[in-house]
Amino acid sequence: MVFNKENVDYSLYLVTDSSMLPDGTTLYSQVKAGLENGVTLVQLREKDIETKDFIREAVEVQKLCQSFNVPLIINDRIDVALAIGADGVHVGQDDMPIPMVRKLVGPDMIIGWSVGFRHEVETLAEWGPDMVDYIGVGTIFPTLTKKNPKKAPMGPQGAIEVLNALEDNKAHWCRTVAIGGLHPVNIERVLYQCVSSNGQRALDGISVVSDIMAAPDAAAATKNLRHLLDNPSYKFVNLGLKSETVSSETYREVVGQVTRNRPLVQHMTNKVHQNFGANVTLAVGSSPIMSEVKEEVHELARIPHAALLLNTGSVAPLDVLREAITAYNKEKRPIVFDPVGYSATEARRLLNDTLLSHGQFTCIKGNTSEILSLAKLTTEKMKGVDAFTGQLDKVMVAQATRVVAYTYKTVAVCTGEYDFVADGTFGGRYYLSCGLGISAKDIPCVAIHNGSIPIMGDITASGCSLGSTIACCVGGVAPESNLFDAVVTAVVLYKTAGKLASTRCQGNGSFNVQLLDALYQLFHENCPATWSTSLERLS
Ligand SMILES: Nc1ncnc2c1ncn2[C@@H]1O[C@H](COP(=O)(O)OP(=O)(O)OP(=O)(O)O)[C@@H](O)[C@H]1O
Ligand SMILES: Cc1ncsc1CCO
Ligand SMILES: [Mg+2]
Repeated sequence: MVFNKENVDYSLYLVTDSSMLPDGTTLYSQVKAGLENGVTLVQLREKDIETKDFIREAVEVQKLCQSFNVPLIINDRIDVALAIGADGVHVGQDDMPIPMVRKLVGPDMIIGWSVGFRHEVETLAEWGPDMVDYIGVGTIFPTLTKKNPKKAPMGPQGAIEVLNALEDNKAHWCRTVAIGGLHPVNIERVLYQCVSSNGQRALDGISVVSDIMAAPDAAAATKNLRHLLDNPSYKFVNLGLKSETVSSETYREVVGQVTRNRPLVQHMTNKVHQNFGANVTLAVGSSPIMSEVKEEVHELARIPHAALLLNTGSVAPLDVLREAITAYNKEKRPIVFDPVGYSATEARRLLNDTLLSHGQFTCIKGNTSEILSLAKLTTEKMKGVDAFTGQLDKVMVAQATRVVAYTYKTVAVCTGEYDFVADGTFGGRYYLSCGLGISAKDIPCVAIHNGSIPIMGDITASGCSLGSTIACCVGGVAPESNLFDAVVTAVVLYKTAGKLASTRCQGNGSFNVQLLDALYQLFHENCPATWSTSLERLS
């Protein structure tokens, strides 16, 4: 055995599949191209093959791996691994129990295990450091290589749960590779999002099958994957430089850019909100388009300064919503996500979770019920789309906002008498293995307040329209601007407009009209009448 198990590089783990080789290539030639261009670990996986042929192939691949100083792992066949003296074995949940595998292969061989759930991590932790060396965390996304998947795809949030379980159970020895449906379009996002909540652990690597095995040019494909791992900065949208203080200068700058650039804000939103949202968008100097048409999302996303408001209050078909997320992520244009009624019903939770795992969001905005349940700080069901009505602890709501920002690596907004805005974007940086170092409770968060304005909660879709306003601001600012500043500006101006409107209205009918007028005034005159809205930086 040439390898010290502690020093294995898990960053780019190639799992073979000889059923998908393009014409003119062989398993050997594809693995070789991978090794020449940055694959750090190889797993031989052959499902329908005679033992004699498997051994012959394994010996050939083993020689190849040895010449690159890369460990070879054998899938499932412990006998084959022992027979050829492979560097490790990988087993699934339905294969031989791990303690028996360890007994057979001895202390030095690498053992990998497929893991998808917290309880499996707990078992592994109980066994201690001498059993499992690494886990394949998955399946992350749907994949064609698993014909009959037993588990639903877990998404990045499921992988975060597994990382959290490793931290909670102090399984520090155990390395992790994400597996399942990982491709260049989503790898950066997965690496960026998948950090344990304490900030101490990120994925150690990713595992790919088809991107190399089925590639007509496996060398170029591997180089491309290697590039994503070696340049860990996810430019999902322009993140800009963080300004040290958000001030009325910042607000004026953002408003000036929005009204000059007049962003097109595509709304996929509920029927209740559509008309008011379009008027709010116009009031803040932007152009609304209400469209739920799959065929045009890509074209719209390519328009300079386009932004998407995705509000799940009443919904377009799932495939339309997913295509929209794909389009705006591809064009690196911002998406504001409003998970309306997130915990009202199981169906809503599932729909929102499905969408949240499908892409990267610039901002996630919700009311107190939505944010507390997204942060898993309450299990109480929402009453429809209403905000939480009980007594709320400011510290807890701020923490929930931070957890949501951190988990989804986004700017999170929680509305109410106090609006909280937390920045979990980390400038798009990500790290393999070691995490970000800081946890959710340490990320920047501000509280925005202008006294109690209960009438703001007494008109329908006022939260949804804050979503429109945020989308206008993140869409309208120049590429070098900071998104957190743009979101904070939207929230501050919206609160200011609410305050002005509340002093000018006679009831919730005229409040609607006054809110539009006040927004119009603030954005068009860009000389805010009253900056009584306060912004407090939380420690
Ligand atoms: N008591 C309050 N005092 C001050 N501002 C409030 C108050 N309640 C709500 N707001 C403001 O009203 C807007 C909507 O917040 P709310 O939490 O009611 O959203 P929501 O429940 O998502 O609304 P909807 O679902 O009707 O669109 C936010 O801008 C928020 O700051
Ligand atoms: C009332 C209502 N129902 C679904 S969405 C919506 C708008 C406020 O969220
Ligand atoms: Mg809402």
